[in-house]
Amino acid sequence: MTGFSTIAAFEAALADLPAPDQQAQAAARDRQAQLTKPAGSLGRLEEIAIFFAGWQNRGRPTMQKARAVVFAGNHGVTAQGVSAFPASVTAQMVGNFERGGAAINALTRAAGLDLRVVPIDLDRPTQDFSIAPAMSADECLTALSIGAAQVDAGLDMIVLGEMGIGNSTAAAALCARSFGEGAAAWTGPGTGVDDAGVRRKIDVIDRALALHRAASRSAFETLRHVGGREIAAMAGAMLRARQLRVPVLLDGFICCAALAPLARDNPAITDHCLAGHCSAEPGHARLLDRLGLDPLLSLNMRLGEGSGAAVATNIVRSALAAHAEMATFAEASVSEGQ
Ligand SMILES: O=C(O)c1ccc[n+]([C@@H]2O[C@H](COP(=O)([O-])O)[C@@H](O)[C@H]2O)c1
Ligand SMILES: Cc1cc2nc[nH]c2cc1C
Repeated sequence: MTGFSTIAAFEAALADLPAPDQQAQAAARDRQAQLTKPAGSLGRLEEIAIFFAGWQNRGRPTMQKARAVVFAGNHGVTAQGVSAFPASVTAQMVGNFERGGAAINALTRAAGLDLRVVPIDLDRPTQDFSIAPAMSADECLTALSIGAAQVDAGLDMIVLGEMGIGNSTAAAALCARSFGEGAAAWTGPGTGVDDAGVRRKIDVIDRALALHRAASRSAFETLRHVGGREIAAMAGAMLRARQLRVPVLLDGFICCAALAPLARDNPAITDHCLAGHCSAEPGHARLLDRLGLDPLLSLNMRLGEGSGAAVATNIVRSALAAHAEMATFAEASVSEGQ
């Protein structure tokens, strides 16, 4: 059973998260100390190699089977005028992904990632969450399970991305519901709405938070009330990846917002996740801080699709290449320091 067929199964999985292999981490740390460089001189690259060793259960982690999955969903909240683009762009961009013409196609090719595109019920948008819960419990469980099914045991890493016009409003609502601070702290221009558009988004989210005030703040109920199908699918993939000990490379604001409700219930959920980048969407830096994640890159990107994580994959590849291929002091007959 790969999916989450009941709320209880989802909650049990979130409550029981496996830890990284400490022996493999120790072996990788030991190897780093023997490689021909001053201790610590590869900085964050050293930590990345040790992180992957722990989750892959091997002292020399690999990056041969790496997958990117882009989930797409449509949002009823677009009826409130929250995006600079029409909702029809979600399906049009899925067509572009399938033909290979989007940024994520180029960036996954450049990063050596297999790309999968998973549109979820695009002709059935979620409910407008400012007037009703976005999804029924069954719809939310289905989306979680669609995400979980994209993760296979033995993957070296998975990159998660999304496409969904209107989903920066859902992401901000997920963050506000999970971490508080009010809608304004999490709301930004998304695809590029102006200041009046941002104020409209904040108002929509405030109304939604008030409407759903009495609902449980559990990860499941927050995803169901103010999330979306592609967002729940990313959350399901993150949790399934953890069960299978597959490391996750996170993308931008919306991708990380899928993690927010899970982290509220169990903060350890972030342990197998690396933040690929910090997006230009203003809430992302705040969210990464709340999640305790330090982004690998900050390139002023705000595209989504998994694009920032795809670029960061090249950093991960560099870290693992140095770790696996460098000579030790003994092998190279280089004198060690004190
Ligand atoms: O990844 C990000 O940080 C990011 C920031 C802003 C916008 N996006 C993308 O833009 C879409 C959401 O923006 P919007 O304005 O329609 O809510 C969705 O398809 C996301 O992939 C993504
Ligand atoms: C063109 C376009 C491409 C995207 N990719 C992710 N979100 C997007 C939003 C738009 C509008």
